[in-house]
Amino acid sequence: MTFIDKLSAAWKANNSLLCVGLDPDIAKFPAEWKNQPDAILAFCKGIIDATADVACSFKPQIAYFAALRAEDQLEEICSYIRTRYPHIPIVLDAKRGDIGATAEQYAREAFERYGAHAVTVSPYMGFDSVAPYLEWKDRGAIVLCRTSNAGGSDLQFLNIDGVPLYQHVARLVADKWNTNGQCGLVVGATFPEELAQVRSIIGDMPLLVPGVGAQGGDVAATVKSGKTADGAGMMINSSRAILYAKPEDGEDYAAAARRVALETRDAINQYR
Ligand SMILES: O=C(O)c1cc(=O)[nH]c(=O)n1[C@@H]1O[C@H](COP(=O)(O)O)[C@@H](O)[C@H]1O
Repeated sequence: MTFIDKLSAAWKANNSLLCVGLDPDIAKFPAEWKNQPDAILAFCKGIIDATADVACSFKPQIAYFAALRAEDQLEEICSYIRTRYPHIPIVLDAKRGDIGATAEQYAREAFERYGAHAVTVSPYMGFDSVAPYLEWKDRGAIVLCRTSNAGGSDLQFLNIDGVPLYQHVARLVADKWNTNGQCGLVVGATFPEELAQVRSIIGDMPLLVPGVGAQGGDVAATVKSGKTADGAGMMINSSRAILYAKPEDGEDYAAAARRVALETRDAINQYR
């Protein structure tokens, strides 16, 4: 099954466009986890079990693991998702962007070592730097387009021939790079107008849309701007707002995460 097929099935099975971001920051873990070996693994498993029926994808951010030499725990987490929740795609957020020969190794790392179904990549070294990911025909390459951060404007809004750079990226990926239907784009929920522009350029290509929750993106505007005609087409990511949700009424961290994930999924569904 290809990444896109798996994602389409997960949108339907869980009636969800919510991508649960796995950005495990030990400093924010509940106190009892702090000195526990493999705390990252245990914490993430708790989140995964609590949200797997309300998510359309999981997005581990590799830096949170690599910084603590916890790549082995990331491997186990990916394996855990593939085994327990085989219908939920894993998007490895690595934002890779090196040249071809090096990109081949990054592709192996994402797809072989971690068994991810898709990986985030930067377009700025051009097609030959993205092509190695596309060699993995059943996997996805999600290309940065209009990122959620304010500084994304420094380059992505540069005007080239009357069109902002991010729109050139959207057109290039849709018209030239996506020959096997395995690409997606990243557009931040913090920029709904740009999200609508991108959707009008790319047809039904899937979008990874981070920026709701902790970054304050507007759910209604995001869904209305980015959805496809059938009310899908997006993985709307929230990480910190779910992972570190404040427990209420005796909840543990996983129950709190589930409550916020459900609320977010349902808020998104109101506007599909
Ligand atoms: O590619 C990404 O996932 C990404 C792109 C982008 O434009 N903005 C963005 O925030 N992200 C990632 O999405 C997650 C957002 O986390 P929260 O702000 O905690 O919801 C982080 O893992 C970011 O690295």
